[in-house]
Amino acid sequence: MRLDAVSKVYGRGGNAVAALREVTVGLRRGGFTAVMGPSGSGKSTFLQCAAGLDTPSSGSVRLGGTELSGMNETRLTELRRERVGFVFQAFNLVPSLTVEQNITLPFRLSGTRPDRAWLAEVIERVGLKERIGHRPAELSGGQQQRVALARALATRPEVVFGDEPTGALDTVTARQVLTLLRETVDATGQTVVMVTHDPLAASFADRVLLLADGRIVDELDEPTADAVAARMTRLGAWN
Ligand SMILES: Nc1ncnc2c1ncn2[C@@H]1O[C@H](COP(=O)(O)OP(=O)(O)OP(=O)(O)O)[C@@H](O)[C@H]1O
Repeated sequence: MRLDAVSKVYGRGGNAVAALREVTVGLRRGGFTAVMGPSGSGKSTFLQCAAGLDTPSSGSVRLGGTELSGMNETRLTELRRERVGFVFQAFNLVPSLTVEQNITLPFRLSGTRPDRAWLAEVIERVGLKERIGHRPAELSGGQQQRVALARALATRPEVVFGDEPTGALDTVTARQVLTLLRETVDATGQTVVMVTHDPLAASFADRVLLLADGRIVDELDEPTADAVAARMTRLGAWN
């Protein structure tokens, strides 16, 4: 996917905040990109605009051959349902539904039929086969996030977006979820874009984009946690 000169301004007049300033970047299909930067640098705004959850003030966002800017809300909803998946820090599972019902919820909402073979593969991959009848409250945080990941993958989206998907997990559990994201990219060629504060999480990506004050100010390929931490320190991210 591709963003061209994407700007986002919140508010008006004296209260206007420029959250993104002419961001141009290509996100390779089948790539795993981490987005980092100081608090308030525009990471969430970047993700929301790229995913069609929010509309840029100007500029163009393209997914495959589809231009998102100018789409009406109905078409954006369709696109979000069919072509992108989301994983959030706070899992966002429905407590009253079982694991299986949570994973198949996107199909119930859109009135479409799941590809059963793919669904079985996804459930197998996230290691939840034995937990399929359980409810979220009966699962650990890491297991809940794996349900959320399975739900995001169930529709076979082109891109999976993660907003701090490991933010609420301990190191060991976070590593399991990150490994799953890595495997998703490697095994299925799906694209993953993830916002994170954690250099170790970012080291699972192929590329790290560093945002500061609404601009991409740096980029790292094949990042190691140490290299990412050094760049973040240089940005003053942790002052
Ligand atoms: N709905 C909004 N209305 C007004 N300003 C907003 C809104 N959302 C974000 N902003 C502002 O836009 C800028 C970028 O915010 P954003 O949430 O994208 O940053 P971030 O890098 O994700 O931050 P954090 O790491 O703290 O979550 C900030 O200055 C923020 O205060």
